Amino acid sequence: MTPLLELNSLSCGYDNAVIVERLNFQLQSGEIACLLGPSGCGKTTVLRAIAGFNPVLAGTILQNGQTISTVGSALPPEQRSIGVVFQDYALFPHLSVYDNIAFGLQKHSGAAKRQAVAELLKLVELPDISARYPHELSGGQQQRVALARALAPKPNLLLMDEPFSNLDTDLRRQLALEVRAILKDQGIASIMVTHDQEEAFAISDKLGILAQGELQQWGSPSELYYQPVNPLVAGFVGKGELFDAECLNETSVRTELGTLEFAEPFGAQSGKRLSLFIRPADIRPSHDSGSVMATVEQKEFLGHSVVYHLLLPSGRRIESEIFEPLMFEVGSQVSLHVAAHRPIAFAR
Ligand SMILES: Nc1ncnc2c1ncn2[C@@H]1O[C@H](COP(=O)(O)OP(=O)(O)OP(=O)(O)O)[C@@H](O)[C@H]1O
Repeated sequence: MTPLLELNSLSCGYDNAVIVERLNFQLQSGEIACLLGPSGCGKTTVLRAIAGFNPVLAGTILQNGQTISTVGSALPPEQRSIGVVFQDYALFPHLSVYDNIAFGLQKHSGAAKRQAVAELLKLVELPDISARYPHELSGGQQQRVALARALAPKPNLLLMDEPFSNLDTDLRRQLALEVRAILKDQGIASIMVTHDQEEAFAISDKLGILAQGELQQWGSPSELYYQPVNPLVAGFVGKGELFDAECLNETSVRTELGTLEFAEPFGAQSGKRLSLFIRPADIRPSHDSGSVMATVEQKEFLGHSVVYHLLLPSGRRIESEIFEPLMFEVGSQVSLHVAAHRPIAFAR
């Protein structure tokens, strides 16, 4: 199937300053993707290149198999069937909600335009506010209007740059799920830029980790979580720490956490040195005998979980997060069990 969007060895940036290089990914029709990465890594720059606002410095962008950007030639943004929602909503302050949304419906006649705006307002669950102005709306309402305006011309692809970053945590989670439902309902593909890993996991079919000027990995959220290609990706999609490990056989290793046995083999020979990435949720304190003893230095009760700050015999401090009301006192000795079924191991 021809992808809706295809980036081939794309380099993009500003005035010949290359910000992102050798970018390759494909997006199928109706798929929702997120670009996640540290501040300044070039996420917005990539969106702007896809939208046609920035030139490409090498490589190509194809939409439905047609080249829309290559070095020295680019289809104008308005001919791309790509909608854009920016972080600051960018609503026109002097236009009502109705006129903001109708702005994207220049080709519609009066009655068709009124009907389309009404349908869009219903879609974003704001049926009664068409006469209001942007300053009379909450942040969440403004964001819904911005979404309705971007959806009005029925784009094939919607680009969203940190669309929920001005909203509080509960609202952004709720709106992210609503937006996902709307995009799926309308069959519109999307690429969203975010800093927020949980939001990216909640909304996306595909996730790309952009860092150090390159796309580190592109795949489903679970692929990135369970099979990260490098420690950078592993650290971006969830908390965790690297531990030096020496393979004792196919399934066991020696580490600062003691000798660990895993259910699945590492594919590495005895004596081989690896880095293991272990998440706090995979380290479980108990009173039974475990792989190593540790001292509880602090505990944080977070409601749904408890995070223990533990001191290992090696002097290293680590965290363990458990989701049951198991209580260990600060200052007590606990033994640790590492429970990762499938180890995340990197060659050293
Ligand atoms: N108009 C511009 N001209 C030159 N350099 C720019 C311009 N806009 C951004 N940059 C630079 O490009 C790099 C990437 O910026 P970009 O906004 O794409 O990052 P980002 O990953 O979206 O960051 P954030 O998460 O903080 O929004 C930064 O070093 C930035 O300073």
